[in-house]
Amino acid sequence: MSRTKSTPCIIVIKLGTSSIVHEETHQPLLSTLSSVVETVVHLRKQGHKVVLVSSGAIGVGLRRMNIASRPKSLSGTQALAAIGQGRLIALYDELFGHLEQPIAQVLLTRGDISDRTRYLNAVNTLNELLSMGVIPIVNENDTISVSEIKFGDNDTLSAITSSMIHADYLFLLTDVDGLYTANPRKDSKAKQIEVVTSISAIRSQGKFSSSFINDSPLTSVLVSTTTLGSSLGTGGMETKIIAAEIATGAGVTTVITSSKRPENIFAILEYHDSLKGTALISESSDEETSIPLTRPPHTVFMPSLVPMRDLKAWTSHTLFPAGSVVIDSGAHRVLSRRESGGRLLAAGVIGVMGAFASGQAVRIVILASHEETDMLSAQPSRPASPRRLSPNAIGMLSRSSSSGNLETIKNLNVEAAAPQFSDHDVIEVGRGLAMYNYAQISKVRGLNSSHLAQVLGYADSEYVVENITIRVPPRSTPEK
Ligand SMILES: N[C@@H](CCC(=O)OP(=O)(O)O)C(=O)O
Repeated sequence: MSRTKSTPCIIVIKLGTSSIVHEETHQPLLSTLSSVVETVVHLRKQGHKVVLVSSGAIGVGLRRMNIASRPKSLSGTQALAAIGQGRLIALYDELFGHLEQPIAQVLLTRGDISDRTRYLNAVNTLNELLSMGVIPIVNENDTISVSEIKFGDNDTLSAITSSMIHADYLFLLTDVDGLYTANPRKDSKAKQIEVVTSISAIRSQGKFSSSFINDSPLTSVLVSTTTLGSSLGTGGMETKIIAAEIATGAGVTTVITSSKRPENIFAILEYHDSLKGTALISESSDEETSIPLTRPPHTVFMPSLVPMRDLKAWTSHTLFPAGSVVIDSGAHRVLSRRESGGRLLAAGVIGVMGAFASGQAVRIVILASHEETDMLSAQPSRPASPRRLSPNAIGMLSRSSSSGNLETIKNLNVEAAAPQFSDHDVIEVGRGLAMYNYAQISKVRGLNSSHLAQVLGYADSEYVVENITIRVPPRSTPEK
């Protein structure tokens, strides 16, 4: 096992179901788990702080009850997760115990951390565990998770966890060693994508277009998202890319690599340290070594140079949006500039959708003609493409972190939307925190902020929505 030393940092490692239990027998994959445990303990010894996000509760529960496949019912799945989670954590405790490494179980739902105080409590607990030298093992609290409060998949949970603790790295360990141009199991010409510098992706029929640098010029390629996903887990390559989008947006370098060789994490850290020009110290000697090294197989997603502030990241990825605020194209342009501070004036509001209270998260949406929607979808620099949703799917959007969701306006209750927009699409372009409730914002839409106090009887803020993150910029505005 290569164990050269890299700069101490905070690392989140996510292990999916397919790396924890056998897909058919559901027996625990002990050799993989042991290697992961050994790797984590050695990382700790090198001075890194490590959080493990582990799936597997349902898989272990299936094995315990001798049930062949994941039940269809929610309560059946929740019961199996309750059975499996205890055994899973007991197994980790046993394996880590042999190396005298204390662990802690942290079970979260989106509902838990959508309250700011509880979110900060979870952050404090994780940080306290890390400073005590403990390995927190995080999973979704499946037993009480229903769709409204679910992360949905542990890729997303691991990205949110890494954003919560301001991790340096998120490692998504899985059954392939990176992102490929095609399914490497089916296509011998499939090439690994080494570096993703911007997740400006167009999802269509299982393909993902991404701008990336593979040593040289910026190129655009089609990337296969169909290489992953087991019958037990809920994730796949798409959820990994969504997770990478969340984590890199929060400043976390995100890596996809194989769970069969977790020890590659040492070489990957060392490799990226060397690119940053950090001196490396070999474990066996005190001599400084120069540039490595062969590149271990992995795909790295480079972090945003301007990471989202904690409050913005929390608003954008953790909260369940209670409704939507429809803005005009001028406001969309202004909000896409960093100088806007992510604050929306009433003058830029066309209308509201759904009922929300002040302090709740809202979607920021624009209205676009079908033609404009198509152009926006084809925009190469935008972070995610609009997706058409079923009429009632709008309430489910927070399960996915991807913005750019799309709906035909006639299917929605768009209060205050003018009739000329009746054949327009509604596109989610960002999220923010409402400063007033839906009725108040509807009343002051289009007004100058100096009128707020007069119309509402008070004006706590001159802005109607704050902490806005725009993830789909207008077509002609270059990304900043
Ligand atoms: N929380 C669930 C796993 C959900 C999940 O995302 O699984 P996976 O796609 O294998 O990472 C469990 O422990 O079984």
